[in-house]
Amino acid sequence: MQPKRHPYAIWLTGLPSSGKTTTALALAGALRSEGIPVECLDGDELRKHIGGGLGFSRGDRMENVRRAAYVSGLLNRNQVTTVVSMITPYEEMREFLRRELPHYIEVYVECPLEECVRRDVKGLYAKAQRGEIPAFTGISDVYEPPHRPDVVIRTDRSGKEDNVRIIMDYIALCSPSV
Ligand SMILES: Nc1ncnc2c1ncn2[C@@H]1O[C@H](COP(=O)(O)OS(=O)(=O)O)[C@@H](OP(=O)(O)O)[C@H]1O
Ligand SMILES: Nc1ncnc2c1ncn2[C@@H]1O[C@H](COP(=O)(O)OP(=O)(O)O)[C@@H](O)[C@H]1O
Repeated sequence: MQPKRHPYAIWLTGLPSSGKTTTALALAGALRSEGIPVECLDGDELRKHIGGGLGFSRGDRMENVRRAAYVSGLLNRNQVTTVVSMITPYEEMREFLRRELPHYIEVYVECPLEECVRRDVKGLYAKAQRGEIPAFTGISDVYEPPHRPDVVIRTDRSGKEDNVRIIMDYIALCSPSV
């Protein structure tokens, strides 16, 4: 019999272009291949569908994360593990998540700002540096590094598959065997 696992909320936090989405998709694939029901909740997608009226002020980001936590909680309650990829830039948000979500796993997707700027997947760092996007995380808005992440991955130093393995190993450690 397979060991019983909790439905986790695996929350990937990090700078834009740090590798949250890339890692989340690979992680979800690895979880599915072990027969674990999983949904990905990505910041961009959530903003498109349930982010009505929200921008990038501190209050709006807090509300954005609160909405994502609500959706994650509904899924978790129904035995679906969630892999959430959102910048989640403030420690206050992450403290909220730890209180709110029973099986919250915080993954710090760490990558030096210079490397994120070099990657600039959506061209937004360049725009922010030209002053065309106000309050852009890493340039004109703060990213507070997590105080007590459960897992840290370095996407400039290790590849996607190795990082997925690190996270999977942590989940296996947390999972009670029955
Ligand atoms: N001002 C500003 N600051 C930061 N990010 C910005 C901004 N404007 C647009 N974007 C793009 O929005 C994407 C989703 O952000 P999130 O919802 O994850 O942000 S937050 O958690 O609410 O802070 C985020 O996606 P990722 O690059 O995948 O992190 C950004 O590309
Ligand atoms: N080890 C790695 N893990 C994740 N992404 C990586 C890695 N090495 C290079 N990359 C690249 O970095 C970029 C990260 O983009 P993305 O996953 O969209 O970041 P975010 O969701 O944090 O904005 C992608 O182009 C990806 O191919």
